Amino acid sequence: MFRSPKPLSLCIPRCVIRQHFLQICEKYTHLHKNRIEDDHNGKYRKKKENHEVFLQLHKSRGQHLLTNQRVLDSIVQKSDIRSTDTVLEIGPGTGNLTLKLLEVAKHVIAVEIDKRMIEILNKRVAECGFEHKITVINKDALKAEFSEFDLVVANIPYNISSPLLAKLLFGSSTFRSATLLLQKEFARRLLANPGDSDYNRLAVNVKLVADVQFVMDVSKRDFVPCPKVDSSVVMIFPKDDVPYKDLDEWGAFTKTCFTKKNKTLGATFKQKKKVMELYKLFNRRDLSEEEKSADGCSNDRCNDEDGEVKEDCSDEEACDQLSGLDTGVSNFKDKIMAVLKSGGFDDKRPSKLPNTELLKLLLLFNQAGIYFYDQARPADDEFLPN
Ligand SMILES: C[S@@+](CC[C@H](N)C(=O)[O-])C[C@H]1O[C@@H](n2cnc3c(N)ncnc32)[C@H](O)[C@@H]1O
Repeated sequence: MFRSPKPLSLCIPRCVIRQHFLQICEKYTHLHKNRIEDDHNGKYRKKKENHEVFLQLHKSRGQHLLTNQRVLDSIVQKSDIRSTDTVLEIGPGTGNLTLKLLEVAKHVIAVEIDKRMIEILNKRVAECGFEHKITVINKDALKAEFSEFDLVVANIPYNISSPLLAKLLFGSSTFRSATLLLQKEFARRLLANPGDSDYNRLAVNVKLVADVQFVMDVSKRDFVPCPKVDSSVVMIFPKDDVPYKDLDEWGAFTKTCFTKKNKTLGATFKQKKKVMELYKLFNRRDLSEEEKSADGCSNDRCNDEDGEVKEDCSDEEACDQLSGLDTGVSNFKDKIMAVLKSGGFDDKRPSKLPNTELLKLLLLFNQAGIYFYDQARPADDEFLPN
């Protein structure tokens, strides 16, 4: 018998829940011996003759299973899978999408963190006779090494969207495209263009290395259990030719620009703290003394006897005083402003600038010996913000 708990019954008709679990069970158990119940708190209970097995879906692991067959078919169809392709699927869960991928792909690599899911997945795959076409890896996808693959197709756990995207796009893998089911709001931010209210550093950083296309929206009612948010499918196509290769430098630059994305760049780069930060980096960089003095930016005040920049220079109050006294700092600030003016960027706002313009500005800075990435610090682990 079905007892639908309140939260579920609000969004999924009982028959959908029943249908989904019947689908799973049809594939790997003797349905006539089983009864399936859903319980409170997202617990799904499969009663066998003399014992019970619980499958509790963990929200913390993003365990929302996609059950709408039409949506699953569309995802597979839009992914443009060739019969020679190896497909990487992150988070196969109980295999709803996996089985469809196995029908069309040459091979599927499925990376799943939850052993219980893998148990069900393996049974369903075996039942369909696809064992020879799948490699199942029981690991955290963020830590697993991926062997070669042609495409990614996945309904991923939403809580790892950013780091997973970063791993796929900025790691060593090469692939044709990634078709991903994402939280709708995250997908919108990924797709945002200059001038859109949700245009942001995530979109800017991803668009440096890939093109992103909207595929379709998916209702929360198409999942079991029903999540709080709607979803969207996007396709991401890595670019063959990335226009700026130093990703750490690009990431540090866009972080500076988008901290206050609606401020003019002139205002952002006039901030004393920012000037001092860049000045320190400028001094640490491997510029010849002639180059520095030609710029009028040699710094006696901020450097100690060993030529190291004094730590207290990062303190805004100290920098206030310094900027009044130190011609090196003040010349450096003028140098920044001159770069901005030379490209007509001083009164522009990052929220309205496409990547081509941001890239132009970064190249102008670099040509002037101004860099953003501090090699002495660990790389920004939020290269793709949530
Ligand atoms: C949204 S569900 C998708 C399940 C299935 N693909 C579907 O569409 O029905 C996400 C799956 O990813 C798994 N998962 C969560 N975190 C993971 C991680 N870090 N690495 C690999 N799999 C993970 C969950 O256990 C769950 O099975």
